[in-house]
Amino acid sequence: MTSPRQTVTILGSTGSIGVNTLDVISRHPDRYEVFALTAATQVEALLAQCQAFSPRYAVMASADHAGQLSARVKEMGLPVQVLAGAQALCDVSADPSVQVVMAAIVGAAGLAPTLAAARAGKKLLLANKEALVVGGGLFMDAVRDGGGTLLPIDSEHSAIFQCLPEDARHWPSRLDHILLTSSGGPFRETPLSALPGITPNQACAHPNFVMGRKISVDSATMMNKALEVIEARWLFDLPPEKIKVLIHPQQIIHSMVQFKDTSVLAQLGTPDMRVPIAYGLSWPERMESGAQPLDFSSLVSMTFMDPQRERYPGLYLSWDALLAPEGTTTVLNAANEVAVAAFLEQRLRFDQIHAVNHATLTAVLPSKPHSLDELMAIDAEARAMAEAQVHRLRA
Ligand SMILES: NC(=O)C1=CN([C@@H]2O[C@H](COP(=O)(O)OP(=O)(O)OC[C@H]3O[C@@H](n4cnc5c(N)ncnc54)[C@H](OP(=O)(O)O)[C@@H]3O)[C@@H](O)[C@H]2O)C=CC1
Ligand SMILES: CC(=O)[C@@H](O)[C@H](O)COP(=O)(O)O
Ligand SMILES: [Mn+2]
Repeated sequence: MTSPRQTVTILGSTGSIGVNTLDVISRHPDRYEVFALTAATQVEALLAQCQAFSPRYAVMASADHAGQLSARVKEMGLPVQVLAGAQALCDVSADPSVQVVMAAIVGAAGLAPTLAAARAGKKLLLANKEALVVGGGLFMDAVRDGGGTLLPIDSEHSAIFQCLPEDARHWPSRLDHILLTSSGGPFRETPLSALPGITPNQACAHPNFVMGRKISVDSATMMNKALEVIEARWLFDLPPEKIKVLIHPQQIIHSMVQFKDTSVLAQLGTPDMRVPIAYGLSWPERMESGAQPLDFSSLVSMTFMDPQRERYPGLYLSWDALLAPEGTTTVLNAANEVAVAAFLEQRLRFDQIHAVNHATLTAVLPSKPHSLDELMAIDAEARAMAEAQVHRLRA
């Protein structure tokens, strides 16, 4: 007897992770069927995905975009129900018919539907690192109480997960520390004096991955790695001092674990997000991802270096924020989202992203949040302060 296919909701299906997820799913039509797809602005892209994957639901973040999609769906005679808004995103994440949720909305906007999936006990594939940076302990409580499975999709965290013993109870006694690797971004060798003149398109030209614009800017400042340090703290229940960062420009090693006897395990592969996505979907099994295998004989070199504080000051905010009361990582994430948006809109210089983040962390000093409402209040206060900092720097 063949087993029934797993039903999947993809939050953020029109983005880089969403498109890669659908690519992997299209290779395994016998194993997965799409239950719901969601997007914010790209109506035609979501329409094309509905045609190709026949989901039961398509959700747009706003009523206006949902209206446009609805009209196009009717024109094409597609049997998909179009929904709109924040509650609909949560509904298609928690629906009893859904088994797997890929959380691939960018930013804190993804927190509520990702939490809904966690609370409903889904197999939750987490790409949206900001949701965990914002939610922290409350997010992990929701995963535990929901009784589902949380699997990392971020390439570094998938690598670490693959290197750790399968039984998480053995992690604390065996592990010494983890090493998150980073490309160092497109400005690894750019003179520091040139950083104020960096344009959004230059910042979004990541050396190894084609990604959304927000994460691409984060990679250029290494704030992406700062968020990943915080993400690792929660995913692997590690104290901040056991999380280290190393620049590895080729991104062949996706991260490493050093054990108590100094032995190091690393996960390697070509830089292609379809590998961690396929692993998350098929875990604990393995299946074809579509990625090219590594060709060791043509690998020229693998190099490593420490990240320099003067080039990447934002990276070091992560450890500071983790040592402060828990809502501090919510403040850092909110400030960074505001600063990156301002940079992409050319209202802030590249080198001023750090200034906004640092000033916001200094001004907003939260105490540990005990509910989602308290978290959202911290997020709102930090966003207002960060916007004020953007205005101050422009003046
Ligand atoms: N790209 C990558 O390789 C990696 C990404 N990640 C993480 O995965 C997440 C997604 O990244 P990526 O795919 O690059 O981002 P993209 O910007 O490419 O895609 C974001 C997706 O979220 C949707 N979206 C944006 N804003 C909202 C909103 N307010 N409400 C609902 N939906 C929204 C977008 O819709 P629309 O396009 O229709 O506007 C799009 O589908 C991020 O958290 C990132 O850090 C982690 C590791 C690697
Ligand atoms: C593919 C992925 O997981 C990204 O987070 C990627 O690692 C970005 O690379 P850097 O942030 O190290 O440049
Ligand atoms: Mn990553």
